[in-house]
Amino acid sequence: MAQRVGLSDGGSKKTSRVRVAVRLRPYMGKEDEKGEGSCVKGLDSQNLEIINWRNATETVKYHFDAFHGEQTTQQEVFLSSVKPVLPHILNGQNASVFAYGPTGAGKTHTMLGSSEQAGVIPRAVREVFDLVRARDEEEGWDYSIGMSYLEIYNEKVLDLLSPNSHDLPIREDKDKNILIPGLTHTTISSFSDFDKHFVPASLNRTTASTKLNQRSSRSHAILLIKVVRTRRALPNRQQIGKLYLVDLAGSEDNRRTGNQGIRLKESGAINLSLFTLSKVVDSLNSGTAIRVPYRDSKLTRLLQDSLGGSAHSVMITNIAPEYKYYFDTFTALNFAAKSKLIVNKPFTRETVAVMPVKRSREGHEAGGSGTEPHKKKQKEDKKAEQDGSSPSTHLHSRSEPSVLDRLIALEKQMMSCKDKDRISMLKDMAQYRKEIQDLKEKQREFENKAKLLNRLAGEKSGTSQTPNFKNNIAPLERKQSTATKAKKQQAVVQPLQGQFGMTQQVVVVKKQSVCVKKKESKLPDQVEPPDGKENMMQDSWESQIDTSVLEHSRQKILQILNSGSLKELKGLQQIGVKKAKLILGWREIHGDFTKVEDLTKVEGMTEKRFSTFMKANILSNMGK
Ligand SMILES: Nc1ncnc2c1ncn2[C@@H]1O[C@H](COP(=O)(O)OP(=O)(O)OP(=O)(O)O)[C@@H](O)[C@H]1O
Repeated sequence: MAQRVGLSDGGSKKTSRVRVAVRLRPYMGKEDEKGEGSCVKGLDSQNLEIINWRNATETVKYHFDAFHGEQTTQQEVFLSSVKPVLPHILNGQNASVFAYGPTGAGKTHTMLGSSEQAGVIPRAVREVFDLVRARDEEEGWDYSIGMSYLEIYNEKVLDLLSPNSHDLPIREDKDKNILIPGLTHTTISSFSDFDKHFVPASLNRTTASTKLNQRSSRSHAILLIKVVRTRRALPNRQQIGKLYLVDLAGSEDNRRTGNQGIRLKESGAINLSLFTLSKVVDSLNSGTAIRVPYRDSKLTRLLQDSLGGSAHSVMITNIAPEYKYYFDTFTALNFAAKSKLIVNKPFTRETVAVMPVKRSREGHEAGGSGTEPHKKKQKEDKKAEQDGSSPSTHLHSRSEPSVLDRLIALEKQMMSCKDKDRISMLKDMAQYRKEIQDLKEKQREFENKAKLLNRLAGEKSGTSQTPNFKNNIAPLERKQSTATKAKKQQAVVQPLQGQFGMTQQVVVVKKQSVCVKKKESKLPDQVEPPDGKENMMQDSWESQIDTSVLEHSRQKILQILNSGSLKELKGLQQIGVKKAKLILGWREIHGDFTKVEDLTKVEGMTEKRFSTFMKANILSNMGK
């Protein structure tokens, strides 16, 4: 029976982490319609810088294991980033090389290349054959090399060597080896033998044209090269080393790809799995996660034994220099910077064959689908899905922010966190969550008080729906105006989109409902604006609202400014996607806003805009 053993030979107890290389694609004029030039610059063989999106006079610098600039050749990328991990697979260990990055940034070029510029895949396979040939005959081991090739398309595992196959299951044996029952596994005897199978299979990969890339990969392509070495002397000890060569589909922003229909659906699946990959990396990096969410996507499930586990992993992050890729590049770099922290613990997989080993030229991945343990596993998977413990049920929840939003949120965390600060960051987060919880409690208290006051006021005046304004007079009634000028200023204030967790029915409040009309205001506590300026108007309308309600609203806005995701920020009145991103950027650099007025420090947020923003949001909040 197969058994998992610790490092016995061919390895040491030291841990190995994911090596992260970044490769910058050459600048392409046709990708830069506005002629803006490049926004990324290599500094040396490990460092690069990118223009800061918030302030173009600043740059953000990144340090990686390797940086491959625009002039780097395919051979140089292979020698520096890939070749060093390959010997491990001859010793029964796993290795993986995967290309990550935005659509059109050069992943396929890096992994596959062209006939003139062969990429990592052909070079690595050739090298594996060379390594096996170079092994000393006297060593006493026989080697056999086999290949499988699959793609994950729309969360389906499809066999590229047998294109008519259907979605294949992913299983894990008791030794934590990932298996795909039914996947074609072909023994290959030479590089040309490999080529014979690989080239036609590559044509089966799903690609399509998007706005960003004429021939965009719509799936994650995973080539598995398996090296089995068998001891000649009885009892025929056997070690299996696996090499995964992965060309990931591009991370993409559908607003730019112009994806619709089927492309949009594909894109959803791509982004979901890349997002899960990011979560897995995040979880591994934190070092405290009880459960790494490998099962949340097929991609991470498959890469399970090459990420954070036993494998020697290399991630090549491909980026493009043109401005139109800026945010994708920024996100990819932050993801890559995070991945550098993963620590893998290599071990040698070894099996002892009870019977002399038979080797076939063509076969299937071990672990057929009908065996008892697999049935049991299937049941467990099903149960997890039913009782909601399956992560996939969470991922499809409609209340989840979009993938892009969450990536940006993750970025933000990583940007503000150095390795050594990770634990304290986690503590801060726990504390932070508690504070949010306390605020929510307070909010509920306020709501109850407000309801009570309104009910009392209603009992006195005969109405019951009056909001909690000073003097208990509904502004809707006292501020109604027919003046032309006032009408011009009228704006529909949309209620916040669930930002404050209110459960009451949402109502639309018209600005004029509570807007103070200069001349008509007769209330004693109302400050009349001397010249009608916006900021003076602000004082005036604010003065009509109960200070506790006002303060409560301001706190809520502050809370969203400090902890809201992109989507939540966009839910604020007067905040579009651009402004929301600027707020996120400000937070990344300066930390929390100490008071709502700090918002004026964000680019483009003038005093006047801030005033309008506050009014709209406070009124909207009250309208709920
Ligand atoms: N280092 C490079 N040198 C020269 N050309 C490159 C380089 N990297 C990428 N290219 C070219 O850029 C274009 C896009 O590259 P590629 O198709 O590899 O991107 P991709 O990241 O795989 O995109 P997708 O995710 O959409 O599949 C191709 O025409 C490719 O030949």
